[in-house]
Amino acid sequence: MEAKAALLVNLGSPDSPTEEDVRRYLNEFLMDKNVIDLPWPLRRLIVSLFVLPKRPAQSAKAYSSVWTDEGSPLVTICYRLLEQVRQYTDMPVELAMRYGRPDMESAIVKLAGNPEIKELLLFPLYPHYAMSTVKTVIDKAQAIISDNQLPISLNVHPIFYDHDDYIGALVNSARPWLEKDYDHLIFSYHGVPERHISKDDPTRSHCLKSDDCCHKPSHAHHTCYRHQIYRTSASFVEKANIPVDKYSVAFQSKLGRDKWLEPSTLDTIRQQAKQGAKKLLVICPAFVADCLETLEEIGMEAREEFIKAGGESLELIPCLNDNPEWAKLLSRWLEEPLKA
Ligand SMILES: C=CC1=C(C)c2cc3[nH]c(cc4nc(cc5[nH]c(cc1n2)c(C)c5CCC(=O)O)C(CCC(=O)O)=C4C)c(C)c3C=C
Ligand SMILES: [Fe+2]
Ligand SMILES: [Fe+2]
Repeated sequence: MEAKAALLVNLGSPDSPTEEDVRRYLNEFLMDKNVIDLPWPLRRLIVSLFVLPKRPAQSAKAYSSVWTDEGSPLVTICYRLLEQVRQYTDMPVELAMRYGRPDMESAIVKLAGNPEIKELLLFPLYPHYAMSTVKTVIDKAQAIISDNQLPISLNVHPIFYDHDDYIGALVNSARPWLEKDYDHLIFSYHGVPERHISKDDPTRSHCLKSDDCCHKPSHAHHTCYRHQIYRTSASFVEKANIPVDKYSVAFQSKLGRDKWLEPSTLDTIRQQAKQGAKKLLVICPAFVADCLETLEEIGMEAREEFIKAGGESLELIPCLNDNPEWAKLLSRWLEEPLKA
C-alpha cells in the first residue's frame, strides 16, 4: 500500500505583535488574490495606500492584548492540537500556516522528502469553504508541489460544516456554557465580501440572487459560505435543543468598503442589549482554534460594547482548540477521509 502523510493548515499569525512583524504579515495576507480579489496593481495600491499606513499599529495593539509567553494563541493552540492528533495516528502529520510560520513550503517539502510517501492529504482547518481560506490553501499547496516538482499526489479533505460528528464535538465542548443561565446565543462567523460568494457560484445564477437562496436546494451550496454557516448553526441548535428565538447568526471582522455578509456581530449584540438581553453567549464556529478574532474582537471588544449598551455579561464559548473529541475525530478523518 502507498504511504500517506497529512498536513493540517490554518491561517497564520505574525511572528510577534510588533508593528513591523504585523505589517509584514498583513502584506503577505492581503496581497493574496483570494483575499483581496482585485487585479494586482489595484490590490497593491489598496494595500499600500489604505491598509499598511495605519492598520499594522492598530492590529499590533490588538495582538499584544492576546499574545502569550508561548506566542500567538492561534499557532500555539494548533501545535497543541497537532500533538493530540499524533497520539491517535501513526501517519506522519505536520502543521503549517497559509501566511507566516510554520510555512507550508517547508512542511510539504519535508513530508515529500520521505520516499515512502506518495500521497499528501491536505486538511484545511476550516469547517466551511471560502476562497479566502480553503481555496487559497489548495492553490498554495498545488503551487508548492509543482514548483518543487515533488513526486506526490495531492488529496484535499472535504469541508465538514454539517457533519454529525463535528457538530456533536462542537455541542459537547460548548455544553458547560449552554448549561448556564443565558438570554441569547450569537453564532458569530468571520464575514466575507458578498462578491466572493457570487464569484464562486458554479451556477452563476443562484447565490445572493434572492434573500432565501441559501435555504433552497442548489448545487451552488458546495461553495456557498453563507449556506454552510446557516447549516452549521441549524444543526447545532437542533442537537443542543436551543429554541429558534434564543439564537442569532451574525458576521464579524469586516474590512474595507465592500458589501460583506450581514448582519454584523456588533449590530446584533447592540440589538440584543436593546431588547433587554443581559447575559449573552457567543460561539465562533468558523474558527477551530481561538485567535485574535475570537479572543480580542469578541472576548474584549464585543464584550465592552455589550456592557456599554446595557448588557451584564458576554461569555465567549472557546473554539474546539485541542479538545480530545475533536482531536480524535480529526485523526480518524486523516486515516479515512470523508467523501466530497
Ligand atoms: C479581505 C479581508 C479578509 C477576508 C476575506 C477574511 C476571511 C477570513 N478570515 C478567516 C480567519 C481569520 N482571519 C484572521 C485575521 C484577519 N483577517 C483579516 C482579513 C480578512 N479575512 C485580517 C486583516 C486579519 C488580521 C488581523 C487584523 O488586522 O484584523 C484570523 C486570526 C489570525 C490570528 O493571528 O489570530 C483568522 C483565524 C476566515 C475563517 C475567513 C473567511 C471565512
Ligand atoms: Fe480573516
Ligand atoms: Fe447561498
